[in-house]
Amino acid sequence: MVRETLPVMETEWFQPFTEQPIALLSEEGEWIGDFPLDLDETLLRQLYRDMLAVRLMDERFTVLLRTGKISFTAPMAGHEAAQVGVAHALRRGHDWAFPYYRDYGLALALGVPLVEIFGQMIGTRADPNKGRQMPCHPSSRPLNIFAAASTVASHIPPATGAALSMKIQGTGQVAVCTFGDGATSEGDWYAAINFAAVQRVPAVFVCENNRYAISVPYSCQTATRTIAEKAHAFGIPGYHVDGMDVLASYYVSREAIERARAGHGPSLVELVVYRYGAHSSADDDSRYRPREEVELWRQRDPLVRYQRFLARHGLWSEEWERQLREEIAREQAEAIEAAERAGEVPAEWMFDDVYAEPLWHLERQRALLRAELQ
Ligand SMILES: Cc1ncc(C[n+]2csc(CCOP(=O)(O)OP(=O)(O)O)c2C)c(N)n1
Ligand SMILES: [Mg+2]
Repeated sequence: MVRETLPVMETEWFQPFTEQPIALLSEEGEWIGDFPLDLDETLLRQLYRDMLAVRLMDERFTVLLRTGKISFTAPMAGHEAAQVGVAHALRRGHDWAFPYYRDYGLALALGVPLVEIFGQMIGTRADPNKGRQMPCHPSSRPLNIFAAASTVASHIPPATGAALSMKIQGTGQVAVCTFGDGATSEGDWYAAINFAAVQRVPAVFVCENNRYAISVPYSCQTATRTIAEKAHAFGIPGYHVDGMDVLASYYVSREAIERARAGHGPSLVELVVYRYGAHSSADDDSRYRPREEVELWRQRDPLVRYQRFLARHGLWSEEWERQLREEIAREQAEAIEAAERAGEVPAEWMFDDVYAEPLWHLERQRALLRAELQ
């Protein structure tokens, strides 16, 4: 279940620019927030189900890769709490999401059908992108998910532009844009957030800070201690958040989104996470990350912490976990089958939708390709 309406905050609970990341759950899963937890049991459970589905989907992607069914994957394990928290904080199908290539967890929690996800990964007719994108590039027209691009930070100016349009037209929507720590060194990042701040547009900029941009560590990326403090330069709030804590990700994003919706302008939310896998299937992370570091972060697994929280509230049991795993595994297996059954994408689709009017040289190439493949 995803909430379609969210209450507008009457008070602001979170301080920007905190030294320590904002957390609402201790490592042992105790609620440590200083405000009342106002989520119902259905949503509390759904957050866990989505995180588990993302973790299992990540594993599936690896299996599909190893069996030669997909050509590429960008692992998301470790980012689940961040992506699922943000997805539930926005109004699905009303607000817009501007994701990047590591955000299939965000797409899943926003409700992109599994068959479309696997169709996009494999590149079959089940893919609304018609098989023309690299795997791991989510999008959805009905759910207002802007098509992810590989070019780091290139989707951030369009998010600001969309938010400006929302403001001018008074649509009551918010544009939520996610990206990695590496993206914060791009000129597009500064230009987009600066303009958003000047125009006070309804946008939220969310950094999934996993402390690496492929092999470039955080210390080589920026001299600031946090990403959040860069918001000072734009004159907007910057929240430093424990992104391994799904409730902190959810509540801080929700506040930032509702603040934007209420006309108070954009904010920057830094979700501190860790990617457990390599940067992508084309990367060997053992060449630049000590195994002990990965192990240390594995001790802080976002699913385990949240499971402890649910168990304390009588909302988790081993039996439920077993059922969930079975259900999710079955749903994903069926979706893969359906995506494959949809059939291969015809190669000549690559010429469609590029220009409004067909161009003579592309039509010639289409004919050549057709003849070649016959
Ligand atoms: C403009 C641009 N430069 C370089 C690349 C190559 N590249 C792809 S992903 C990536 C790292 C991005 O890291 P980050 O923003 O931290 O996101 P993460 O992958 O860690 O989630 C780079 C350098 C690119 N795709 N686009
Ligand atoms: Mg990164």
